[in-house]
Amino acid sequence: MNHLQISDLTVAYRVGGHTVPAVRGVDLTVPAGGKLGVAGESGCGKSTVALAVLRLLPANATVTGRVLLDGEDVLTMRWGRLRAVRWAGASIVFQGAMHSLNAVHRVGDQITEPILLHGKGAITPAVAERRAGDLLEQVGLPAHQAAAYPHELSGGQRQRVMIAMALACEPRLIIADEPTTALDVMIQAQILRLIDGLVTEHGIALMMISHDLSVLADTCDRLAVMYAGRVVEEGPARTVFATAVHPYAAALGAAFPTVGDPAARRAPRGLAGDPPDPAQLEGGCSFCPRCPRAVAECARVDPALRPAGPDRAAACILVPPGGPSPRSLRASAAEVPAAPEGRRR
Ligand SMILES: Nc1ncnc2c1ncn2[C@@H]1O[C@H](COP(=O)(O)OP(=O)(O)OP(=O)(O)O)[C@@H](O)[C@H]1O
Repeated sequence: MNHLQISDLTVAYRVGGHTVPAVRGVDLTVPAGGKLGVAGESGCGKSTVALAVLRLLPANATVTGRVLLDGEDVLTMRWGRLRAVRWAGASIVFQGAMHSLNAVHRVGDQITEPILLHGKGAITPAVAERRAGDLLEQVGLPAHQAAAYPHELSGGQRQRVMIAMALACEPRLIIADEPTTALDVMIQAQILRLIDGLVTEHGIALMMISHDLSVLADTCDRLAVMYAGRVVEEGPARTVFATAVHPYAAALGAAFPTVGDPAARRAPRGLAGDPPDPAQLEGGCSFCPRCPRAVAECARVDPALRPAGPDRAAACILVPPGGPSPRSLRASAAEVPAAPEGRRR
């Protein structure tokens, strides 16, 4: 059964007299215990999708579509139910834990609070405190650090506390939105391994958001690549990373060093140009102005996501329905244009 099923999700923000179409008809699925990576450059709508899943969007957002969590539509459920679902159905780990933790409360109290409010069964304060200690140990912190205030912890330790909070009510889905952005490289790897290990151990479904395709390919089973508010390619994570069929997904993959097979190693290459301003989208494929393979028709046709092989989908008129041949995939990998100096991501 699918734990999360997002269908035709559209989110537009009102800014002044304008509308910013941040997410445009997105379909995504995370099966129970599955791991979906959502990738794309800054501004493509990844966080907006995450916030929509828990109905945490700001007041200037208008949402349409369906977000089913265990078959219940989050977008239409009553507030009382939504509060319970936000902890026990799905919880979220944001980037930058310092902004998400309350500076004036001890971290232990911040973990026990949701356990007392939404935990399963009859929970006394003593039980909640013990559970908070257990959770801190699960994320690699000593239980006595429950007494610490956020400013007494390092960035990595604070992010571990956020993960403990996300686990507090035994959710069936964790959304990790760029969970390592503010951390140094060594700590990033530890936190990613921690999240991966915990969701695997507890059978929790994961939706991990990152601009880094290589991290997602390492952690997730499936990968969705977004561009200008749309999913442009979706499929098995390692396949999409290694041999993307959509020119944008291929370019994004080429912007990172390859992992694994030394024979397949290549130097990372940047992608020229910038994503479009969502408020200024024109007709045709939104990647067309940056696409090395664009033909005249691309400026006119805005392609829908369609099958591109047995287990993947892509939104590009140049991708045949059965998927491209291995030969054309190799050729297209060589086409990714280098970004001019100073514009590398
Ligand atoms: N509260 C808001 N009001 C108006 N526009 C917004 C708001 N939040 C996001 N946007 C716009 O919506 C679009 C998508 O933003 P979003 O944050 O979802 O992208 P993202 O892919 O998560 O980017 P990043 O990786 O930088 O977080 C962007 O154009 C952004 O400027």
